[in-house]
Amino acid sequence: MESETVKVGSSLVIDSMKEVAKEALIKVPESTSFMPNLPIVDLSKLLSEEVKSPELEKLDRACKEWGFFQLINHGVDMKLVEDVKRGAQELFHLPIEEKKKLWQKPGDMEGFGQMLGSDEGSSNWVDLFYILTLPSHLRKPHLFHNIPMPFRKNLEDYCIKMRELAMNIFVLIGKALGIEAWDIEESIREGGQSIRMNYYPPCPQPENVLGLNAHTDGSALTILLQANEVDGLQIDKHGTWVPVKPLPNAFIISLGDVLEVMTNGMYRSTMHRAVVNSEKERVSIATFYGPGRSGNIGPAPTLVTPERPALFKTIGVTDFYKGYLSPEYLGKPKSYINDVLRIQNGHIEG
Ligand SMILES: O=C(O)CCC(=O)C(=O)O
Ligand SMILES: [Fe+2]
Repeated sequence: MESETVKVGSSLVIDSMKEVAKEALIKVPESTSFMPNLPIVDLSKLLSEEVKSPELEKLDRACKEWGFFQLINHGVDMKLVEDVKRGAQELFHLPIEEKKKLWQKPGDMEGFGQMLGSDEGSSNWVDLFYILTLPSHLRKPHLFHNIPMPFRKNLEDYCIKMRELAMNIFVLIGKALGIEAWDIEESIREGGQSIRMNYYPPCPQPENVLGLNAHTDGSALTILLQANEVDGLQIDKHGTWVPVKPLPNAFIISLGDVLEVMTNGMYRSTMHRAVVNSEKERVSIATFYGPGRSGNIGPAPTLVTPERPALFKTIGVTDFYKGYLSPEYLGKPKSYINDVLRIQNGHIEG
């Protein structure tokens, strides 16, 4: 049972013709000139403002309308970020003998490998390196210790910074929702963090494949970092794939399915995907945050009121991921939270 919280990241991109067909209904824009832009939220402003402020309203709107935003002035040392970006790129170019030391073991999702389910004919055009990073006692020594220095050290520092950043965002999300005691903060502090580095090789026919199929993240929160200059992330905005142009020095924040449940549907996870490039490789780094294994996932009690009854059932974290990752729901965005956890008679539309 030890890896329940670690699976958050790699579970969601499994091919399924049903989903491919659904995805085909989302338009690809012919021109991006009239595209709405992903909201930009300034963390330094949020942290310096006392009460309900314009920036906090921006965060609230971004969470409600997009489930995604770019975060600027986040305070994370850019030298560290650059080192991590470079380290991730180099990791995928290690000699094969070195890579083998970091290979996935049978039945395990950690290490270098393919997306779960890809042996069943997935079209995901991506190699990944997936690793549980926190809590540190659950790290796999054979993986961590074989990450070359100085990347290992940088990654270690990065994990801590990402936890700090995630905690700040959770507190601010609580503030944006107007609740005093943000009950999820505690469970998240003890939570599970995992990192997935995605390597998308150049693809001669980029229109025929996807780097990552449309999915929502199974985390509470994901902090995304584009590691080189090549774009490819697209977000589903009311049926249109909106391409994301990351600002320099920004993180892209994605709200996951767990947060949708915890906020009682006030905020939502959003489908996204990654497209590939015909000439250039692309590397991205996703840091996933989920609750600790011993806790529960359910609507925060302060967000359940007579006017807004619980939209979702509460369930233990271990059971959540067991269900979430079962073949029935895997690769079908939001199907687990909607088909299993959603309370059918709640009178508020989800
Ligand atoms: O490569 C990207 O930009 C998206 C990655 C992603 O969505 C994920 O790893 O869950
Ligand atoms: Fe994702």
